[in-house]
Amino acid sequence: MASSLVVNRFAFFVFRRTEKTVSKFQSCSFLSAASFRGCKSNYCFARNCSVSSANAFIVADDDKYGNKQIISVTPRLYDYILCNVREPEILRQLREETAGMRGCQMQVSPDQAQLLAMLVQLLGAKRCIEVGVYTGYSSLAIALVLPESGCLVACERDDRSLEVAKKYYKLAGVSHKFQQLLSILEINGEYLLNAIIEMEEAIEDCTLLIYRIVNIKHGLAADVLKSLILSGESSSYDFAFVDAEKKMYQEYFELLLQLVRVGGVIVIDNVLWHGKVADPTVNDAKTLSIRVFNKNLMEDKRVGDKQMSDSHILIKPRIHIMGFGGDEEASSTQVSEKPYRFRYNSPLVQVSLIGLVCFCCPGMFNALAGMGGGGQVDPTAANNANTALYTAFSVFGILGGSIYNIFGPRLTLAAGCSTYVLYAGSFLYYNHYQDQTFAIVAGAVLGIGAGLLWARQGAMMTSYPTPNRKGTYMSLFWSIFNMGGVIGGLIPFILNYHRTKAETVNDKTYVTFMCFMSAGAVLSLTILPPSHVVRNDGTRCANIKYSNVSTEAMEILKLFLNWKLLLIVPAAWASNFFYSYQFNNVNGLMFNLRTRGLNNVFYWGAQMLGSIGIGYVLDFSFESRRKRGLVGIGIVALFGTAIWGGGLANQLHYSHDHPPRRLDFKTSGNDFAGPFVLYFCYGLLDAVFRSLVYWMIAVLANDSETLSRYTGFYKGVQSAGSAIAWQVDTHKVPLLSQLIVNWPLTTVSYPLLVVLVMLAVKDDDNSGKGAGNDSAPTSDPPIAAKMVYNE
Ligand SMILES: C[S@@+](CC[C@H](N)C(=O)[O-])C[C@H]1O[C@@H](n2cnc3c(N)ncnc32)[C@H](O)[C@@H]1O
Repeated sequence: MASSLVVNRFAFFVFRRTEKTVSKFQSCSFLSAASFRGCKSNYCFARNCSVSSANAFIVADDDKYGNKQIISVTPRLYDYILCNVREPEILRQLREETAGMRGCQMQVSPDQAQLLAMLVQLLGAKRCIEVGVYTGYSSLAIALVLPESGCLVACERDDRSLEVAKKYYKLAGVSHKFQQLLSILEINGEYLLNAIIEMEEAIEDCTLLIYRIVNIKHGLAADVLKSLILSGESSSYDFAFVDAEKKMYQEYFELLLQLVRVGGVIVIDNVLWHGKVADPTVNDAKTLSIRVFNKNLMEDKRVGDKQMSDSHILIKPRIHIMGFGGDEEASSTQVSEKPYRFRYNSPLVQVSLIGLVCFCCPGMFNALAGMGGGGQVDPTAANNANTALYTAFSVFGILGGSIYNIFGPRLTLAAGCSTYVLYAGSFLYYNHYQDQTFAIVAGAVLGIGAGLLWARQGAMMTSYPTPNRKGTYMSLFWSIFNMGGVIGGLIPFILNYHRTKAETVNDKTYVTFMCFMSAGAVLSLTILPPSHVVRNDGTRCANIKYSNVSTEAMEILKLFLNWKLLLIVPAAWASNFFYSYQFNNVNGLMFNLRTRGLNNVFYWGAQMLGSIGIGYVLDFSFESRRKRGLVGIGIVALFGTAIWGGGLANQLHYSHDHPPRRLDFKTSGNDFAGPFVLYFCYGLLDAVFRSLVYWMIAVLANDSETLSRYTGFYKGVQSAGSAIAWQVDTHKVPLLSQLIVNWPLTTVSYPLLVVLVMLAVKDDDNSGKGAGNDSAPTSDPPIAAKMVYNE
């Protein structure tokens, strides 16, 4: 039937994400076109078409269509078209090999492939998704025009057709462009999700990461897309092509709306479905679902339209180029052609703002804690408050993400920050009434607040920067945040400068901390919701959704059976354990008030130096990631041993029963130098040790969902250790014993981390860009930089 050619089933809808919201959906603009995928073999064509004339025959040319001729396509015309398509040789070979295979009619035609490639090129697309690979014709066409740094996430459930695809990717030398080749296996009648069977299959000089997805229900490719969203890849793709089951179109479309950036393009195949969509007598499930999909699209306010000239393509498949401007909320933050880097709604400004918030809140908290005893002579109140804090933090560090889901970004952040003010306020109260109850309650409340704040910070740091800018953003954040400890150290130093006899900081000190913390809470209100933040490339930042409380808690509990994380437990436990000893019993006991403040400036400054130094070693020192890990552990082990050795030598001179003479930076001369250098080195050791542990965590996974669980686990163990450490100090455990516990705790971590590097860290990249073992996005940031600092 001629009509089956005219209204052919292989039309595309092409959607372009634009800033403007154009709600009207225009009907097909290339009605005269027919496409040939259904007719790609002459047999198929002949079967559908009884006319084999040289000329296209006219299907309609009446008034209704403005007397334009709507033509069919004959085999000869189609041959002509094919002769005028620039089909790369490798694609021709693939087409010929596929011709003998079952399902070959599913393959896109050369002209359609050329159109896809052209769209990708016009768009300057770098990151693409294809749903429905089959033997890889369309995906290869896309991959061939992608830049070297480009990637294509290709989703396919059929292993056998995928084998052919892989062969041709390899022959074409584009395997490295397939960031993830996702294959879904059907096992025992079920789609089984994602035990990763093959990983990091090295294909010659390129990294092809193959996931075989096992144990999935019928979601299949939809689940793959969901996992990309969960991995924080929303709005990071430029182009998507959907060519799989029709019943899933609506779902694919919704997911791809999240994954494809504003200004990107989504192409949907088969929207006319052999012309059946226009035939009211056809009502099978697939046709119905495509009809509903098309109708929904008509009414979809997020979708606008743009027409594309068809003059440069040889055949004219039905094309709708749709522009959609994102949601209503989004349209209020339009981006100009060349966005200004320091826009209020840019990730740079927003990350700087969260850095400033952390500067004011946890940064000042660090300065207060670093004073020893929270600035009091007797550290008991601070110890008990910190025990309450870390006990609550060990729970809410894990649950923070779920609470963030419920209350949203703004409220979570402001509530989290306010708890810091309460904590500092409780010490002001203590200064007058010497009643520690308030401080303990405020500590517990701060444990909850810190959980909320760091969940928000983690979501921003993982989802705002583009993949190759995460390192820079993390350094920016970390520097601003730690500057809080440095400035916070100056506050007691300046405000207590002339109080050489006093042991407890004055009210002004606490009030100043409270002012900073309040400013942080107010500043937190200036942080935009993720949907308002637009990157310089026009992509919009997506909100990270954490799982619900019970899922998160269960998933984190399961980690206690994960041998890799078990090897990290001693290091995680140790990583905050030494604070009580260093703050209370070195800085707090050995120095007078103003000098403690000064020491803190250097302690937190050393943190910045230490994290940058070890970060460099772990990310860039050697080509081999394993070697970098081992060298990093070696450096930290040597450094740690030397510093704890120096600490032991220092500790032998005093105890609770024989407290040291309080040193002053001005008057104590040489006596001051040694303990000062020791305390500075403790700051360095803290930074290098914790950075090392974060690096180890980061190399174990790559997606933000897994990473956030791993860091949740780490925080849980770390806070539990910390809660106990503050109690150890409250119970006046001899200082030497405290040191002797801390030293081996850190020391025992090193061989375990070496085992972890040997068994779990692989050298899968030669770029120094370290990817995780579970996946290897080619554009991943340096690992040390990828860390999510959740202190
Ligand atoms: C029309 S073919 C794709 C043709 C391909 N674009 C080409 O040009 O060669 C559709 C493919 O989608 C795959 N597929 C269907 N449903 C899927 C799902 N839920 N997840 C992954 N792949 C799926 C099928 O196995 C089939 O190979």
